[in-house]
Amino acid sequence: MDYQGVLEEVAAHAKPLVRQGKVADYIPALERVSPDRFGIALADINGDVYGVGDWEVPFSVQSVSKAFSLALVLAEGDQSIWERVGREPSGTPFNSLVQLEWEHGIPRNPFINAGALVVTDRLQTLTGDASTAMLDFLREESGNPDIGFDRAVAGSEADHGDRNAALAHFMASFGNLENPVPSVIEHYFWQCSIEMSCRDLATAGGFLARHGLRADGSRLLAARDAKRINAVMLTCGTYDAAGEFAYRVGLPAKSGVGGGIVAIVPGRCTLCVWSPGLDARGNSVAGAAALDHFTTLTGWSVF
Ligand SMILES: NC(=O)CC[C@H](N)C(=O)O
Repeated sequence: MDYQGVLEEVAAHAKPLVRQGKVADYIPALERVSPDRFGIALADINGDVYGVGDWEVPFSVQSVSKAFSLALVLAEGDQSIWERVGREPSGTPFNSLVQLEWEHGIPRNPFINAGALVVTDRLQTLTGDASTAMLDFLREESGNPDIGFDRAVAGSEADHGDRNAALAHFMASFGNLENPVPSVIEHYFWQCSIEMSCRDLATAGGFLARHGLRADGSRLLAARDAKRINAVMLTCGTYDAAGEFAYRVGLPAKSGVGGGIVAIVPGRCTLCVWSPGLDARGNSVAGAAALDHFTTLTGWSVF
């Protein structure tokens, strides 16, 4: 497969759509980013990486981090997380509160904000410093020691974090947090603020295409856990658009309001696309179009 040629064709198809989306502004520091950015990277299972456009420019990973924090908790050998978070699509926006009350403080899945807060809480218990553990993990898996936090974004999230704080307090009232709310939301904001490029994210997500193995053949996750993460990405990774995304693209994927989407072709490669303009559900417009075109051109989907 001529990966570079495919990526160039995908970029030519999707880049004209960048202005159709709207850059997230509910976290004011995210609004600084130009809507014209577009990058896409592909890391094959041998670790070779290909890319087009702004594929080496760091951006705010936001909720793409949720796939990695779940992986890190499962890599610690912790299955108890599944008693505290479900694995059903929510059908509601990523920061919605409505289901939590009648579902007794158990979030529908780990990829909406409520679920990710529970995962962060567990990671905090397991490591004593959830955000540093995540940063170290992402540096290691991407092979890029220069990855860091964006202090301005983390601060901006905290300044406008009432909704996440409300989710965390509400879950705490049901006894579904182990650590104090201020500490859980602080680590969650720092994790979301991590800056990575498409190259970094495609490389770091390689273990999900390799059934849990790192590029050097060592095992990060049980194959069963890699399968489970991919399954939850497919059904819940793009929030209340997961059905539409599976219909169009047919790959496990995790999006973030920074405009990044990581998608997995199990047994073949990991993709990351970035374009900051979002649709109404918080997914990158040009990013989803790029992945749609990629699976059309290659015929590679999980179906
Ligand atoms: N969907 C997202 O990327 C949301 C992440 C963002 N940090 C928030 O908590 O609102």
